[in-house]
Amino acid sequence: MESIREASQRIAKISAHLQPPNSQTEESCVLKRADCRAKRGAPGFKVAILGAAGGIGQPLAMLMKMNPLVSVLHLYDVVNTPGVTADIGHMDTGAVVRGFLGQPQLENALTGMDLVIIPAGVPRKPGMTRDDLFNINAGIVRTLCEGIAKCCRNAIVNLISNPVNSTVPIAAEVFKKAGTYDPKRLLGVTMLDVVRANTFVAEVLGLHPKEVDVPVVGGHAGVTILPLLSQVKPPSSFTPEETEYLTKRIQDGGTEVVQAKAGAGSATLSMAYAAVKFADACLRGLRGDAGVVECAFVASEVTELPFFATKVRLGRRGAEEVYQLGPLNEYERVGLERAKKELAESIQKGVSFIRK
Ligand SMILES: NC(=O)C1=CN([C@@H]2O[C@H](COP(=O)(O)OP(=O)(O)OC[C@H]3O[C@@H](n4cnc5c(N)ncnc54)[C@H](O)[C@@H]3O)[C@@H](O)[C@H]2O)C=CC1
Ligand SMILES: O=C([O-])CC(=O)C(=O)O
Repeated sequence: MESIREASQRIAKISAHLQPPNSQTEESCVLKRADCRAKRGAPGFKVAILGAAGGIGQPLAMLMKMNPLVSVLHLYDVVNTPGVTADIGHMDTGAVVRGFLGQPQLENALTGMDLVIIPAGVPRKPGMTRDDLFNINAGIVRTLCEGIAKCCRNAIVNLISNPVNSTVPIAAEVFKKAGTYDPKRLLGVTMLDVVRANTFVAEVLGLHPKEVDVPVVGGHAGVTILPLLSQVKPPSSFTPEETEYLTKRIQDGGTEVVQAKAGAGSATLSMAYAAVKFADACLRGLRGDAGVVECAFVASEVTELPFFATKVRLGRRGAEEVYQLGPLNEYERVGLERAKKELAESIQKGVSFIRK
């Protein structure tokens, strides 16, 4: 029988040859991952996060690693993915995690993906609008979407990078240019507005946020964020003061966090939570679950604008049905006109960035 000493020498020998399981180190392993007796081909979806080492990317990667619908998780960024990948890769949940660093590895990160989540780009500092991020983030989103068009044209894309009201039209134009555009598969993530609206409305009504459903339509910046308090579930009435307070607080939720962080970025943890809630809904839709409905900023015919956020039904092909606004009260009708004016400019700015 093997003595304890012999056993520990044997284990030390194996450990010395085992490297962290990421794509940068596998070549140098003596015991390659291919030689391990790991279970292969687990059912589930392949998900890539672009911008995975950032403030949103890291907690988002952690939460996606915990999602049982995910079998493979690719983490791409221009910095720090080896560390994030090694760290998250040790979690004893099902998804296999692989890291990809820098532009030369973008194509490998994207090949074969079912869902691509994009939180890459710079965040706001106090005093900035989301539109102030356009100059840097527009180019980042363009490059990443060119990669998607080339390597995983059928993937569902969840776009988080701001300004969402312009980055979604940018992505659409990139895909059109590449001949791969499917409007159903491109979704701007406005879930954080819904998460905030549910929280703040629940506070006012004295309910648990899980019991509350607030549709938030329009876009994802200031007055373009339009909560429809007249359609809150459970049916509720609000005084004019409550309506004004809730609408403003939901519209300014992002700025509230930017100011509280005082130069250290914008919402990351609540955004990662919201992104996972939305990604999970997309994956349930892909799986064929019935009745998966969430708000998102998508190609739309609900208004005269080419993109608009409303409730959408998520299915195997993405946003399979885009729901109408439903009846609005006078306060919401005025808000809608203001939202559409700003949205039209932001959409046009995104379109012109690619067409110019
Ligand atoms: N849609 C929404 O509701 C929200 C959107 N955001 C937006 O999400 C974006 C990211 O925010 P944070 O994670 O806080 O920023 P961050 O600066 O902490 O992280 C961004 C990450 O993107 C990476 N990155 C930069 N260029 C890249 C490229 N070409 N390819 C891949 N990765 C690249 C950076 O290296 C960094 O790790 C910002 O634009 C922010 O405004 C933030 C909160 C809510
Ligand atoms: O406010 C920002 O810059 C980030 C964001 O989009 C949000 O928190 O809603």
